[in-house]
Order: sequence, then structure tokens, then C-alpha cells
Amino acid sequence: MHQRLEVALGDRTYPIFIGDGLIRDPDCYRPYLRGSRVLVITNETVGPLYMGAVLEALGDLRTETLILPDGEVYKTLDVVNRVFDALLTHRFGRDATLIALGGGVVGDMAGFAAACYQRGVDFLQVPTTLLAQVDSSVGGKTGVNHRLGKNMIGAFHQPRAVVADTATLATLPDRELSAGLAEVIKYGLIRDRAFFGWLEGQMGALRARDPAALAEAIARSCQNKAEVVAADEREAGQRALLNLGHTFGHAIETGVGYGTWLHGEAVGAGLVLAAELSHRIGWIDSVSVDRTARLVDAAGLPTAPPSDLPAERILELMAVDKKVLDGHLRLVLLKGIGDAVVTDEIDRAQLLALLER
Ligand SMILES: NC(=O)c1ccc[n+]([C@@H]2O[C@H](COP(=O)([O-])OP(=O)(O)OC[C@H]3O[C@@H](n4cnc5c(N)ncnc54)[C@H](O)[C@@H]3O)[C@@H](O)[C@H]2O)c1
Ligand SMILES: O=C(O)C(=O)C[C@@H](O)[C@H](O)[C@H](O)COP(=O)(O)O
Ligand SMILES: [Zn+2]
Repeated sequence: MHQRLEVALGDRTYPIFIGDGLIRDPDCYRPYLRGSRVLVITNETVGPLYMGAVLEALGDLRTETLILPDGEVYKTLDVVNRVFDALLTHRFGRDATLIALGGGVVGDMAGFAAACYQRGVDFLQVPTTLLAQVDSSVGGKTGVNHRLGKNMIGAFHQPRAVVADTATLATLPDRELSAGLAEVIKYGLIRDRAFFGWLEGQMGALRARDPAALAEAIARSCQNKAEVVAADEREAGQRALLNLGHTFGHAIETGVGYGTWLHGEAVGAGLVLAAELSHRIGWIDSVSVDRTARLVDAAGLPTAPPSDLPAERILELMAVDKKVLDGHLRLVLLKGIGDAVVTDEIDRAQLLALLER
């Protein structure tokens, strides 16, 4: 079954297409191209698998391709510069459309290149990981990492359309599927208690790649994300809730070295830390913490930070989080399952005690 959701942003709106085989469907691309010139950006793993299908769908358009190296460690300004090199070498103008074909790494970099090239050109997201289909392809956060912090350089730039072909998940390694499930669980925790309950019952089916379960998880995740982004495109308020687990998670990713822990793995541990901290300050009961830890574990994800990363180091890295305001750390914590809030009331001693447990 094919589904179409909308991300409504005031006078602008864009579709999220979800379904089996959509990567080959010209109707998912053609109406969203400004001109006839397209640059498809992918990486050395995804290119051989799916570039042919995208080129087939684009037909006789004037299309160029660019293959980037694969890995979180390549989500850098240097690599984005290769996109600018390609655009300029092929003399792309302002009517260019970039197509990001791959996971969140390709999507974040291609989107950032689109935000910057000639001060902004169009781009489409064609996400091929679960994580990208449920999260990174939607909402317009684009950017790259810095040695000192995750996603520290970037821009808000919305895609013109998102084409999530669920069939591409067939080739995704199990570890990457699990990583995507961390962001899926996140939506249940922050704003969708019923979805959280559904996930508790469906985790086995999701990990077994049951097509109906995956399609449902992707659609409900995208619906939740689209609603949050529509209400707060540039994270002036409630969009920060999408960062549940990420202050811990980003610190873990940076601390162990980009790509050592996958983003979703670090978020998985971060979700459990956020739940545990919420319990320690009396906001949620221990049953809710256990349910969170059990679901994260059932997804095949870590439930605690790496034992060789000192608590002091995690705290140091958390201090560069983008939610820091006036030097104060702000964290997303839980008032209940399905009910997240941002708070600045956690002090260093509480965090140290949590991380040293
Ligand atoms: N912009 C946002 O809102 C947002 C949201 C969440 C995460 N992110 C970012 O996304 C990144 C993580 O994305 P990710 O988890 O997709 O990782 P990724 O892009 O590194 O992809 C994971 C791996 O799977 C491979 N791959 C992709 N599709 C495949 C397929 N269909 N079959 C086989 N292999 C495939 C990739 O080549 C890569 O090796 C992080 O940098 C994170 O910060 C951004
Ligand atoms: O879309 C958002 O907003 C998110 O926070 C989604 C997160 O899953 C994602 O990892 C995002 O890139 C984190 O944002 P950042 O602003 O903390 O870098
Ligand atoms: Zn994330």
C-alpha cells in the first residue's frame, strides 16, 4: 500500500510518499523539479544498489551523479565541498535540484549543500535507511559534524518532497535497522503513548521486517514528526522535544568517535538515561523506566553508555549541546510515556550521579 502524508509549513507544504517500489515512480519526482537539471548524490554503498532505479525514474532529464564516501566520519564540510565542486563543474544554476539518495548522512549533507549552493536550491530526499525514512529526511534539519560536536554546522532547509521506498529496507543491515528503531521509540515516548504500546507488541515483527509493521511504524513516525515540524519549524519551542535522548546521545557519538556508535545506538542509550533521570527527579515511576529500557533492548540497542567513556567526559561534551541557553544545559525529560518536556532544572551533580551509576 502507498501512503502520502503532508508536512504543512504555513504557505508551503510538501509530501512524504511511503510505499513499496516508489523509488522507481516518476510521479514522485517530476512534479517537484524546478528545472530539468538534477544532481543525484549518494554514497559508495547505496549507489550500486539504487542509483539505477532513480535514474530510470528521472528518464530523459539532464542528470549528473555524485558518489560520496560512506560513513558518519565523512559527514564533514570537506565532503560537502565535493558537492559544490560537482555543481560548479557541471555548471548547475539556481534551477538545480539535488536528490539525496541514502541514509541520514547523505541526506544531511546533500540538504546542507542545497541550502548553501547559490544561497539555496531545491532538493528531494530519497531515504533508504529506516532512520532516514522515519526521521532525518523529514523536517529540514541539514548539516555536518565538527570535531568538537555533532551537527554543529548546518541550516534549516526543507526538501520539496520525501520519497520513502520501504522495499529499500530489504538490503539494510540488521544493526542499521535497530538504529532506526531508536528514533521510532522516541516518538512514542515524547508524544504518542498509544504508539509506544503498539511498539511493545510489534517489536518482534519490526525486527523480522514484517512489511505491514514497518510501513505502519514509518507512517506513524512521519506523522508525529510532520506535526511537530509544522508547529515549530525552526525549534523555537516544541521541536526541541525531538531531541529526547540526544543530549546524551550526541555526547556519546562524539566521545567514542563518529561512526563507532551509530547515531541510533547512542540515542537508544540516551532514551534510557533520560527516562532514568526523569524517575530520579520524581517525574515518572520505575515501571515507565523499565518499559523504556525493555523496549530499547528489544530493538537491539544499547541501554547504557559505553563503560569506557568517563562520566566527566560525557558531561563535558554535553555542554556544547545546541539547546544550551545562557550557559545552562536544557534537557528533554519525561513526565510520562508520551509526555516529554524541556527542563533546565537538572544540575551537574544529578547528571554525574546518573552517568556514574
Ligand atoms: N536531519 C535530521 O533531522 C536527522 C535526524 C536523525 C538523524 N540524523 C543524522 O542522520 C545520520 C544517521 O543516519 P543513518 O542512520 O541513516 O546512517 P547512514 O546514513 O550512515 O546510513 C547507515 C548505513 O547504511 C547504509 N545504507 C543506507 N541505505 C541502505 C540500504 N537500503 N541498504 C544497505 N545499506 C544501506 C549506508 O551506506 C550506511 O553505511 C546521523 O548523522 C544523524 O546525525 C539527522
Ligand atoms: O528534527 C529534529 O528536530 C531532531 O531533533 C531530530 C533528531 O533525531 C536528529 O538527530 C537531529 O539531527 C538532532 O538535531 P540537533 O539540532 O540536536 O543536531
Ligand atoms: Zn536523531
